[in-house]
Amino acid sequence: MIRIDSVTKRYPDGTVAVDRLSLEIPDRSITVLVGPSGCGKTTTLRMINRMVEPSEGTISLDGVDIGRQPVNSLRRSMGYVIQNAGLFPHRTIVDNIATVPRLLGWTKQKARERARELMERVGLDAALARRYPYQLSGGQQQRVGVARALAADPPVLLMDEPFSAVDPVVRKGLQEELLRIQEELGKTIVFVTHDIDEAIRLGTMVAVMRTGGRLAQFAPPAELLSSPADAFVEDFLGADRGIRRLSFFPSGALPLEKTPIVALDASAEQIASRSSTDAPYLLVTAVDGKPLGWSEPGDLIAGDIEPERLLPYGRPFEYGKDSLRAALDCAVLSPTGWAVAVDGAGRVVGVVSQQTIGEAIRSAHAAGRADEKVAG
Ligand SMILES: Nc1ncnc2c1ncn2[C@@H]1O[C@H](COP(=O)(O)OP(=O)(O)OP(=O)(O)O)[C@@H](O)[C@H]1O
Repeated sequence: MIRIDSVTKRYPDGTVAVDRLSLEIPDRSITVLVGPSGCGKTTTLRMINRMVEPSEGTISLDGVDIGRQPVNSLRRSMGYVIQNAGLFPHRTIVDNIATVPRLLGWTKQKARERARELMERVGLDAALARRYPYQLSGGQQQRVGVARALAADPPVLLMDEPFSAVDPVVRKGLQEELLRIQEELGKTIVFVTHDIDEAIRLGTMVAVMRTGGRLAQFAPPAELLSSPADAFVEDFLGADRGIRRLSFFPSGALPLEKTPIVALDASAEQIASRSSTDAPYLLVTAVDGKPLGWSEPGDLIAGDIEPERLLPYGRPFEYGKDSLRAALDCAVLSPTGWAVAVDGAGRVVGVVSQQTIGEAIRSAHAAGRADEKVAG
């Protein structure tokens, strides 16, 4: 665990970049420092690996004051990733990644083997190993930066706006990759960003800082969204807090209806029996169970259902895996107001109305079960 205890950083010109900051950064999870430009995020991060020394206060790692540890061994226990990756332009990708193992005295062959292993782990094609950084896209370079930071297998990873310079699609991919790596390797990650959505997506804990280097709130993302500490945090979180918080509730507790579903090859009796439900529409599925579209019951004739005449079913949500936010989005976008739930293979497992989703949202909020992070 990294413990920041009443730390202040005053630069020689008198600027107070960080002001009496205290934080307990939990082990094996992602802690995000977020806040407006100049609020002291980078300074805080750099104090953790002693690129910047605090003016007052202490930082300890597993109970030991880092000020008393040799800088070299401290930095070796902490990978560091920055914006634009900061790769060595004249070294190949594999040698960039192998840098720290080589410094640690590994043979060239062993260091390169490790580098190739890491390329795979961060989702880089092995064919890129002999290229130079300028021959890679921005997103690929960031992956190399992450691989290089992981090379000596440090328990801590410090990341300073690592994904800020890439477009939103690539960024989402990098974020997913980081969550996967974190799950697999269980590193303690301290991540700096000015983007609150990124903070909410990645953070186990989020520290919102305000100008002047003070802590505004330190909480899990779902709690930030439900109970911002003050007007500054509320303003920084931006619009749609309620909707965004739904991302933290799983959809698996939604009661699904199975009756208003008919297969393309349904008999007249099956259509008739499905039509006597409350649902004003029936969902037609292909024979393999994948959704085709909605129809009013009276328009369906056994043996003569034309898929192209059905109403679009929109974007289904994966039951249990996607969140209540995804389910609500499906229902809102559906021409019938009903959302389609599918399994991992895309087969329909049920349908659910906007009204039922609304009830589930109310009871989830009441129970406050927002502790588990879910996709979508
Ligand atoms: N070496 C320095 N000397 C003097 N002031 C500095 C120095 N480095 C940073 N500062 C000031 O300290 C404050 C905090 O800077 P810091 O880089 O930590 O903020 P930040 O939150 O990371 O900002 P950004 O999101 O813009 O990168 C700013 O006012 C900055 O101008």
